[in-house]
Amino acid sequence: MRLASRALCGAAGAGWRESFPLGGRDVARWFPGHMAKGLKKMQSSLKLVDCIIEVHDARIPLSGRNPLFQETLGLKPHMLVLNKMDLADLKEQQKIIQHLEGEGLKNVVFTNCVRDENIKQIIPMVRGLVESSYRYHRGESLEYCAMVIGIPNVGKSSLINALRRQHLRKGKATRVGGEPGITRAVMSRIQVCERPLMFLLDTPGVLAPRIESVEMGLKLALCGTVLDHLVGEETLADYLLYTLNRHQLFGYVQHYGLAAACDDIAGVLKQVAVRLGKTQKVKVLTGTGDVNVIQPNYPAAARDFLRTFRSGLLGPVMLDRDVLQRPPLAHP
Ligand SMILES: Nc1nc2c(ncn2[C@@H]2O[C@H](COP(=O)(O)OP(=O)(O)OP(=O)(O)O)[C@@H](O)[C@H]2O)c(=O)[nH]1
Repeated sequence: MRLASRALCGAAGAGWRESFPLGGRDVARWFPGHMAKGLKKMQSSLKLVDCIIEVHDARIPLSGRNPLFQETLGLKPHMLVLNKMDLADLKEQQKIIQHLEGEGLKNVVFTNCVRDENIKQIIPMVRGLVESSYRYHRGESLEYCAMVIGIPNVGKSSLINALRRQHLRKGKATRVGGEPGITRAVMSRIQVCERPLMFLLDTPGVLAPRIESVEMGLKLALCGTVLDHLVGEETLADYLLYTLNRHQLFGYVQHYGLAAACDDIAGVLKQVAVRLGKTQKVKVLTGTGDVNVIQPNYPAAARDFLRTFRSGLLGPVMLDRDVLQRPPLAHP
């Protein structure tokens, strides 16, 4: 995708786009529907667990969760872990909690699984939920088992590893990766605590079969829940730029040493490519013969822009700011 150049460069604050052009994008193509198998396996393991720990990305606390989780696994006590809190702008944390309460979600914890923040809140909460669950009959069993579910790449495996670090002083039991789809099958039980004796089941990330809007698809993609090339790195970079400018997050200007904030992705990627030395020689056929022209490598610049954002270097962001501005739903 090459975007038409617009004359907005340098006009910081003077004309950020009011909306992102969504027309003509087929969101269904970005999210391959091969995840039903994972959900079936999870359903069949449900009888082994006392509680569901749903992990989601704190940058999109109100959107992008898979509604099928509630339908198929909703019988067990449930807690929501909003992970990657280090990457999320949580100035309106209370409002987020109110919105979630409006949806009937009362047990919410914000975590950072890289720095083990708030990890110690999880096990007591699981224990409390299980013990107060009227459906639960513990009998002679003294152990707890919870299933960790969520859409891809939100940090399910990282949470299990963080719990083991905190409670068992043990290292990795489950593989972690920067790309979605690292955990392929429902795995065996992994011990995370001795007292109380608690096991967790890691599961593969499962996205909703239908993503309700293109904008939600773009937010999910920005959080890395789908492989970037399926959406297009430059489209994603443009949505990122649109978001950063609308939220007045101009860290990218300083990070890349740009002349000014700018709402034109082609202009930004060109400067980023030149800064990073990501340029390529292209042969152009002219009337007098071949001429070598130096061109910015737009896809490489887009990849760097996305990577930098995801590592937190451009500052924390709240991608659900628009949803937060609406009044919370009243839960029946
Ligand atoms: N900044 C930040 N990164 C995190 C955090 N938790 C996990 N990550 C990173 O997010 C990426 C995905 O983590 P995983 O634990 O593999 O996620 P998953 O949900 O198990 O992924 P799938 O197996 O694809 O479903 C990795 O690069 C982790 O290092 C966090 O709290 N903060």
